[in-house]
Amino acid sequence: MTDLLRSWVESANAPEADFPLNNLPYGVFSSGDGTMPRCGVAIGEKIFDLCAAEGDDLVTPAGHPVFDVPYWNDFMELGPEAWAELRVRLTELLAEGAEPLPSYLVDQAAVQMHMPFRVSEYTDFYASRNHAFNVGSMFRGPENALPPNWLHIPIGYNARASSVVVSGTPIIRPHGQLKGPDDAAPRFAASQRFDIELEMGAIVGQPSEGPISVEQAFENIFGYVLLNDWSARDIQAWEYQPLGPFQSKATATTISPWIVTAAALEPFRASTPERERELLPYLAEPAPMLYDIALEVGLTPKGGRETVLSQTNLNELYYSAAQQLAHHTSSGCPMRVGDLLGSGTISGAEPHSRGSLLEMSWGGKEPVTLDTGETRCFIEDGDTLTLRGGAQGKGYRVGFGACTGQILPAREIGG
Ligand SMILES: O=C(O)/C=C/C(=O)CC(=O)CC(=O)O
Ligand SMILES: [Ca+2]
Ligand SMILES: [Mg+2]
Repeated sequence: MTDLLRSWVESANAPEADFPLNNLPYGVFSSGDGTMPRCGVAIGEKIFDLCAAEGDDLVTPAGHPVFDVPYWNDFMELGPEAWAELRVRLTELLAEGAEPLPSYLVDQAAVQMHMPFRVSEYTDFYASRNHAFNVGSMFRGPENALPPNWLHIPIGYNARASSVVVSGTPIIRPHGQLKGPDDAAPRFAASQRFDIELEMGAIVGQPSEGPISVEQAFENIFGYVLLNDWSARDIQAWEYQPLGPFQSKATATTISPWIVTAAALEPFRASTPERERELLPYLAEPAPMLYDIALEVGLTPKGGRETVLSQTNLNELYYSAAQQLAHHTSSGCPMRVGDLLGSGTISGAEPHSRGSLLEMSWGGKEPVTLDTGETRCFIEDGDTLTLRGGAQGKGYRVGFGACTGQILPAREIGG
């Protein structure tokens, strides 16, 4: 494992910093001085303004500008060679010993972050065995918990690209059709069982036509973001058979603002667990393609302080994003630059490592106690939910920043 790479940006050298020189995650920001949202790279507590740097020919990944736009799609289009070259160039420019370039730095605390890429499509998977078993037990009983296909197929559903929002966007509690098991008829009302899902989002950086191998899929993934797939459990339980989740997961999905590249995560590669059933050859992994990334969920009641509800690790997943992407293309489904793949909720085996409140409170039967003494089964209005994650290196960490959202009361529905 590599050591901390030191930078002339002092805040990047702190051992607890999310964004040391080893990381170099990509985002889109605006600085509120009338300038347009543009591309930047996080370094310590600063952002290196890539649009300005490109304007002065300090970085020139293409023959035309690609950083003066509010998304990373144009840069992703350039392909893996350009991705690697930019990383080398930025490492050189920002390293300790290089000539400091303070005029290109902006304080992260002073900017607004935007969606880092245009989401062309969004698919959500179901790759954590503990989560699938827990949810299946509650929805269908423990004997039918894990669907018969689960150990053979990375199951997913086509979700809504239009619903993906950046961290910090307020989330309005949804309305929907609700029908409890003992209700005679459904009613239309605000969800009473609104929930989070702790997930990792993988961003496809190269297009494909027709089936691709797991190895090729791994190469096509540009980077990763934390992803919270907000889920209305009462809507979900009534609507999901036989076609799967629909309105229960269409309100919003929040992603963290910084794309942590696959290159930055390279030292932290980890294997998927032992297979209980041998996978068909098209899904076999030629090398470790998961990552060792610690993850946590915090809940802050309005005006209160945060309680960490859960801690787990990405390496809990049964299928990697590369396996999911290869499977996604198996029918011939074309993939585009900016395709977003949600990993599925990540839950460990222990109660304190579960990735949703549905599991933490076991369907609302076992309330979770916050540090303030209040309890929660599901999210209440005014609560802020925050996901965090990072890979631990020797004296540094490759962090994701925060993925956060506050829940606002449901809209008034007239009539
Ligand atoms: O019907 C079920 O067993 C549950 C389905 C989901 O909750 C879909 C989903 O979003 C999966 C995930 O995030 O792991
Ligand atoms: Ca999900
Ligand atoms: Mg969603």
